[in-house]
Amino acid sequence: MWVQALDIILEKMKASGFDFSQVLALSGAGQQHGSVYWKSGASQVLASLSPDLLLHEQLQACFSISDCPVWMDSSTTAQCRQLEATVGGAQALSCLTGSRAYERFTGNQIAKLYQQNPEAYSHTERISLVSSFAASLFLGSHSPIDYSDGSGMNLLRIQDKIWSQACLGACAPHLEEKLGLPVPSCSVVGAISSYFVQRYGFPPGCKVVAFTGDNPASLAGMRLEEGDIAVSLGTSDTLFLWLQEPTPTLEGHIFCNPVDPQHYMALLCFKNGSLMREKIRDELASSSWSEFSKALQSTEMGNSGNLGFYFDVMEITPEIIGRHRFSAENHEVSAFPWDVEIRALIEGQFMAKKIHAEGLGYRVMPKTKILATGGASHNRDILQVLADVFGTPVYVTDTANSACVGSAYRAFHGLAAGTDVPFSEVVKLAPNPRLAAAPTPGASQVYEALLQRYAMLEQRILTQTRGPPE
Ligand SMILES: Nc1ncnc2c1ncn2[C@@H]1O[C@H](COP(=O)(O)OP(=O)(O)O)[C@@H](O)[C@H]1O
Ligand SMILES: O=C(CO)[C@@H](O)[C@H](O)COP(=O)(O)O
Repeated sequence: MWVQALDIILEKMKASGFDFSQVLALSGAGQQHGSVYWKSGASQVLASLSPDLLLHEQLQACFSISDCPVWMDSSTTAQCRQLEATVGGAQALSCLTGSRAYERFTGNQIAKLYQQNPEAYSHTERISLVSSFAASLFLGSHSPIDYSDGSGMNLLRIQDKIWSQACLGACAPHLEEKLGLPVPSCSVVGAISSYFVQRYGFPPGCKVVAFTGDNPASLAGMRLEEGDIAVSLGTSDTLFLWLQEPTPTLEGHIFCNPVDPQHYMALLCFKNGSLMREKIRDELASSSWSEFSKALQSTEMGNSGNLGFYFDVMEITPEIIGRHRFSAENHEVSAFPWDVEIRALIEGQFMAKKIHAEGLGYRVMPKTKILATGGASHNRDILQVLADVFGTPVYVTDTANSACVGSAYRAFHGLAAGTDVPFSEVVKLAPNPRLAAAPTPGASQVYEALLQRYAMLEQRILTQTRGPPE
């Protein structure tokens, strides 16, 4: 499906008259953590593709499993506990790799594949992330994994940027040779393969800059500066920050920074993002975003004290499942009027982001701005709630698809000079973000008390579901 998607995009571009000969460098991004298993012999096929055929027609037989694990998979709890036990516990693993063991992280997914399908694993010559997989198609050979997306695997030592032998050994045998050596995110990994030169007319010297994860690419696309917060409202909701010094904890992730090899980024991922908003929209707002917005416009900031938690699938941050609604008196109630429900959903999602970002040590400063991106950042009423809950102005860029823009900037950076010229210098003429929502006067007072209640109720639900903290 992914290979065919690339075929379709390139064929459409060709049909529209796009001049591929002008492309001097390219890069790209893929959803983080997902993995692709190349079968033995795939590299020969990749290196000898016929320009007369589409990629998916030639690569059908190149994969040792046909369904790639993606970031939404949460079936690897047993492998997570094994990995943590091997390296001395969850905090030790976090100090080493930037995160405690998470089910979607690729090392744990690989461990599960090895345990459940050792034959497929042994027939695998190379394991790619979604990002390095896409880069491999353009290169006509296996592309290395970049440090930033590689940090989402529970395998990379984020300080010295090499695979952890202890983690590799805990996941599966011969794993290092199947992963290849990781590279700095701004590396040029090679020139485009002759397939693309002959079929589409790319110039033969067109450089392929290492592909990275969608969130790291978004950080590049938004030209995030230290002190800013990026909030991505895509399929998942994520919140990320630029960091100089990593302080890995038991919640959230530290990744190597995709544009500055000395620095890092912190990330929180919320699984019940747009899909949860869509579900409530379909149930209560006639499947219409404009009806959904009417509910946000007709209800007051703070929702008269009503608070809600909406996690139809097991949430990542924190580990809660189910819908939980509370009245202003903290009594659990079974339903809210439709418009109160919609506000409770959006306010709850943003209060969780603020509380958990503060748990990572983040503090909103007077100069702080939020940069919003992803599909739901088109919705001004949702962004208004974001500005009010954080007490911070929210900015957007001209395209909500910042991962895509970030990939273009990264290609430009690779073309310009790789690591010698700072990324900020290369993109300094890019358009500045625009103000989309400013906090409503009085918002901070309304949310100060509510945030404390939200945190207290979140703890209450956690205690009810998994017992008191140890
Ligand atoms: N006007 C809107 N209001 C709220 N959400 C929206 C709106 N338009 C699109 N979306 C949401 O954006 C999501 C897709 O975001 P996108 O950034 O493209 O996803 P991904 O992170 O998977 O690349 C959809 O699931 C949809 O619910
Ligand atoms: O798991 C994470 C981040 O850790 C997700 O953010 C994935 O990177 C994919 O997200 P979407 O683009 O599908 O929202």
